[in-house]
Amino acid sequence: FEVSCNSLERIENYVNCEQEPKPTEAGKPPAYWPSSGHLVVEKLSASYSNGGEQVLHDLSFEIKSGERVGVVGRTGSGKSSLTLSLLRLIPTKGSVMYDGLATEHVNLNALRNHITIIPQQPDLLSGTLRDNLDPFGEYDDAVLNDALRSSGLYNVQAENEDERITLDTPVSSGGGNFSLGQRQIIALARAICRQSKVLILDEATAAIDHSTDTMIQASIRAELRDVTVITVAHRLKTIGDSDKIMVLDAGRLVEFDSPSKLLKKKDGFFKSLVDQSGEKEQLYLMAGVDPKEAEKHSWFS
Ligand SMILES: Nc1ncnc2c1ncn2[C@@H]1O[C@H](COP(=O)(O)OP(=O)(O)OP(=O)(O)O)[C@@H](O)[C@H]1O
Repeated sequence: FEVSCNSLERIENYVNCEQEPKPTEAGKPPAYWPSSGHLVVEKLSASYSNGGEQVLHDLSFEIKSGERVGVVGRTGSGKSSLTLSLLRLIPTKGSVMYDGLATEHVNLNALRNHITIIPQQPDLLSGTLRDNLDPFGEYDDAVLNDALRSSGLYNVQAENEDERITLDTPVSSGGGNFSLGQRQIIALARAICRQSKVLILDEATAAIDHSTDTMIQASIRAELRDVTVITVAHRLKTIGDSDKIMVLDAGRLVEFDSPSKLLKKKDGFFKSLVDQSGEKEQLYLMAGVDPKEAEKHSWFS
């Protein structure tokens, strides 16, 4: 009885859950939107409930079409909250514009169909891999197979012929028969099918091994060349060669520039994260900054 009461309590929470506004026809953007992936954010603040404590404070920045931006910052600095805000998944103030169109005027379903987010723990539906890549049956097998190949998923289990992944591979509820890294790769394949011009990737934390991480980044570089990619990174190496790095601290944007410029900034936040990381030489090289030169100019701390 007690267990059932818990269930009732949960159902009651859902029944009383505050609803998002119903998507309207008026807010439907053109099918090709956003065609360039240009993003402008002005004075963006966010909280997890209306009137709740603000977790992002007045963020303003611009990301040009096709740029690869890495978002870094300490635990709790607001990186995941930023990804949610970019899709209006939590209450926000200020404006987020993709190709000049503000998300507050866009039909929420359309917004989330056109901008792709790969969360830390992507959800999968029970069914087959095909159902997961293409739940509405919009693409033919050639496109889906190409996406699987490009995402690197075929390579994941290539060593084991018996368990070779195909479009008919069963997926259990929540994707429990795939590792977290593989689930992110499947979500990436979905993004490749959809050809979104903006991809937001919240890198899975320690649960994802380095080779899977490298594979995801390599697929993004090869397959999504003219796509704007925003990657929340827990490992600096993931985003060391991005076009720009955004550093968040306590919900505020404290740095936003190319990694090479940030690494030359005395007392910079990004520089201090890199210098403390134990991979600093490699990260300097990735950013195109010669560690020896940096040392000579006493950039190294
Ligand atoms: N579901 C939630 N409800 C209320 N507050 C939340 C929720 N999720 C996160 N927060 C708060 O928002 C702030 C920013 O958290 P967020 O998860 O965005 O940080 P993060 O930089 O992504 O951290 P991490 O590196 O640990 O993933 C923190 O103060 C956190 O406690």
